[in-house]
Amino acid sequence: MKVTVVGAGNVGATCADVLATREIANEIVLVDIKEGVAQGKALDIWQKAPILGYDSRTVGVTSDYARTAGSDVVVITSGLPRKPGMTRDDLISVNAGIVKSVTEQVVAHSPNAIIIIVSNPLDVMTYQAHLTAKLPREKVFGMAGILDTARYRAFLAEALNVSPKDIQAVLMGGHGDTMVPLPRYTTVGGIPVTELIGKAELDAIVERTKNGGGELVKLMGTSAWYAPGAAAAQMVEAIVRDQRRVFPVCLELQGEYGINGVYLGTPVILGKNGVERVIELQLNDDEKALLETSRGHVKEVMEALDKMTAVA
Ligand SMILES: NC(=O)c1ccc[n+]([C@@H]2O[C@H](COP(=O)([O-])OP(=O)(O)OC[C@H]3O[C@@H](n4cnc5c(N)ncnc54)[C@H](O)[C@@H]3O)[C@@H](O)[C@H]2O)c1
Ligand SMILES: O=C(O)C[C@H](O)C(=O)O
Repeated sequence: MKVTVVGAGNVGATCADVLATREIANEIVLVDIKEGVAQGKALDIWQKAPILGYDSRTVGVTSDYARTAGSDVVVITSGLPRKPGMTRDDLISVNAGIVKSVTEQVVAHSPNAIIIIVSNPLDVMTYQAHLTAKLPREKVFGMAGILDTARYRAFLAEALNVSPKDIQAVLMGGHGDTMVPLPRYTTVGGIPVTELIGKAELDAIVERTKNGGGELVKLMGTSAWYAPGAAAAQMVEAIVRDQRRVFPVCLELQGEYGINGVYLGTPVILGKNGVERVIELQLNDDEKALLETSRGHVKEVMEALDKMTAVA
């Protein structure tokens, strides 16, 4: 299996490192527009192989897409991260152009690849890539839900003093303040979380999760990379190993939840064909209202992108 990761910055390099260390792909190509960055990081990851004992081969190139030809999966992380005081949506004008040009190159060289978008603002960059790639939604989708769910699970594990492995959860909606955590679907070793934690504490964890990206931006001056890189690698693993994992991913809703043509997170089954099935949850009225707010916000940013594209 061959996997390309575009953008060898914090998230892209971490993703490539997890893919190599866990031998998720035989060949990993890192691409970055900055001369030397992808080559250097790929070489460093390869030189770690004898120490940790893996044989996945990592190579780096500067926008030489011929080297990516025939990739089975491509992860797009290229683009600016936000700085303190910015929202993800502030990145739209610069990152839309980057995601568009990268997607064109990716599809030209790997027409059968499954494409995973990571660049922000995630839901609208997934829209941009899907428009550009002209592939079915099952093959072009975005990573955010695994990250947001991981944050929620980590906060809950800390509060309950249990292993994060035993917390199962799902989140929906856009990747931002309007994301829709679903405590009703959260369990701890099979036990509904509401039996183990009070409402006020759970509400505070939900709130912290919604602002989880911003919390890290404030601490570090740039956005997170360890969990995001690992989350993207976990999606790649589900595809290349045909694991049929159930994960929340961002894709174009086509009638699910009564929503059409808006890019939002929902649980899906991920396997060798990409999205094997979209799972439509039966939401209650409160959850539907939260999803509607999220839909409205993402739709607004999609329209902003449409306007920018029309002017350009
Ligand atoms: N979806 C998520 O949950 C999630 C999580 C974390 C970060 N992100 C987003 O991922 C993106 C990358 O974050 P980061 O922290 O790795 O940033 P970074 O600045 O460390 O890395 C981005 C890399 O992209 C490269 N790049 C820019 N234009 C390119 C092009 N045309 N072709 C190839 N490479 C190009 C840059 O040279 C840089 O090395 C940001 O937009 C960030 O907001 C999303
Ligand atoms: O917060 C960001 O800007 C990056 C990413 O979307 C995250 O949630 O960590």
